Amino acid sequence: MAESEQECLDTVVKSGSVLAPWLGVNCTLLLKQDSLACVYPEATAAGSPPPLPIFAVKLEDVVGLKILQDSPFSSSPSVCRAELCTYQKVKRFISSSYYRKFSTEILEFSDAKDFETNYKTAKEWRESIQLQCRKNSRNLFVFSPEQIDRLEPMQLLVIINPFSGRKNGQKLFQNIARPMFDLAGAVIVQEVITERQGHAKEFVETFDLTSITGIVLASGDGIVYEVINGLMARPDWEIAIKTPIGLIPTGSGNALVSSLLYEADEEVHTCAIENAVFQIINGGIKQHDIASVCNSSSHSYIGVVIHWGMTGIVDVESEKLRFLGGKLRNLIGGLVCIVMKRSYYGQLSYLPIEEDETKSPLTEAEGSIHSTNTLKPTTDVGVSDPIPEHWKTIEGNFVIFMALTSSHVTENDMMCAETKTGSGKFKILYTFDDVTRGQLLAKLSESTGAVKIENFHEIHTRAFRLNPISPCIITVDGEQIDYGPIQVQMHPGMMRLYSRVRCE
Ligand SMILES: Nc1ncnc2c1ncn2[C@@H]1O[C@H](COP(=O)(O)OP(=O)(O)OP(=O)(O)O)[C@@H](O)[C@H]1O
Repeated sequence: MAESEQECLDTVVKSGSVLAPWLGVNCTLLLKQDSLACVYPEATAAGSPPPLPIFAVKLEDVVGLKILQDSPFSSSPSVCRAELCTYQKVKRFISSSYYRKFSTEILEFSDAKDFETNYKTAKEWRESIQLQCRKNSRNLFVFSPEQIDRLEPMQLLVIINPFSGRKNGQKLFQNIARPMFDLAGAVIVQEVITERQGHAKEFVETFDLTSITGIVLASGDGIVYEVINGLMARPDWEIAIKTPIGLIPTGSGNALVSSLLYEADEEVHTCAIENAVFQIINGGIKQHDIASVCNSSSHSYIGVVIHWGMTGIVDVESEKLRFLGGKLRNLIGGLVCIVMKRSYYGQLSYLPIEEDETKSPLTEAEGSIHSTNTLKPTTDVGVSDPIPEHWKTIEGNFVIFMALTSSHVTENDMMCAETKTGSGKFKILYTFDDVTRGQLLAKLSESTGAVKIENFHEIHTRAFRLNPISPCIITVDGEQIDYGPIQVQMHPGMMRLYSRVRCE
């Protein structure tokens, strides 16, 4: 880091006196641009060497300052006690990996003789810390080109699917997520509990989006699909679809949020809910793609994955095993399908990516919020149009077909480690019937998403037609659609997601 940059980060934004009760000494609380430290007061005197902190935390790891109004354990009734809550990375003992751990530092504000003034000082500190965290998230984590003003506290619409996953989404949100949002100063403007399929879509179609800065979904991928389609169904879809969306994994698959956590180098399997909330309250905003899916009777938008063949069946049939939870449900469904190993005849025609890069109009920044294009995006080629000459076609007996927009298909299945959200293209992963059960099993049990397994083929594309000739289930973002040919096209960077992916 350049010296001037370091100096800038070292700039003190605010300082004040606090009592560190465990030491029983008055010390100085120093809020710097990227950290918060508590130091002995003599260490901050002019000419003294750099202060050795009693504690120091990076602001990127801070959740917030919790003020304990009753101060039951503080040394005097006038003292206002507060807890600085952090969620810091800790290295695992044996492996080289990290996990996050909550911890607190107790501080007492005691300069004034009355509790009210000390309470006011603590509140001012809480706001200064929150503001500096929000400023920092712009610099540390990705932001879309047209970023919203993150200096305002978050105003969130929260949609909870009580039916998702093990049907405990409401409890998980209230017990884990809500206290973190409160600590970070995020305001929950409205909380909606979905009552039926389609409710989330209908709700966001008419909700006043000007009253919020983002939408949080405590659900699986099905509600992500509903919300994307609800936003795109609005007359103001062009602005509506730019509303940042935060994802909390309370579903069974949780593919999109697992991909986001993985990209941000956060744990996917342990404390996924805490990590996902932390992405929202102390992260940035990144672009993600949506894609049009057209068949003979409908047009919808997706943001996660399309399945046909074996994985489509697992998606739908394992619904009956919902009581087992996501991991077991998908594992049993997958194993049954591997034993049966059915194949389905069909054709896949796609726009080769090298053609696309030179000719395609899709490279236009369709994601721009200031775009003057008021026509809703759809596929350039209709589902019953002839296949364009420069497209390629393959056909055969498919066992697996999946079109991915991100690395994971469920939280336990990372299909392609290098497939990133917002890449502007699909990764199509498929196998024909020459794939062996051993190879299918190897893919199912491979958790890094990086091992290349024979007979698994990959295509990168932004537009394709799937013509499934033998009948088999097709799912889009986990929802089954009418069987028949589908025409699919990517719309790069149209939606936005809260994320802690670091700035390059
Ligand atoms: N109150 C409700 N009762 C029944 N179904 C509901 C209710 N609210 C929403 N749904 C439907 O539940 C379905 C599944 O939702 P969701 O995707 O959130 O969970 P999941 O299937 O457990 O997770 P994933 O899609 O990640 O596997 C969606 O089709 C949604 O429309």
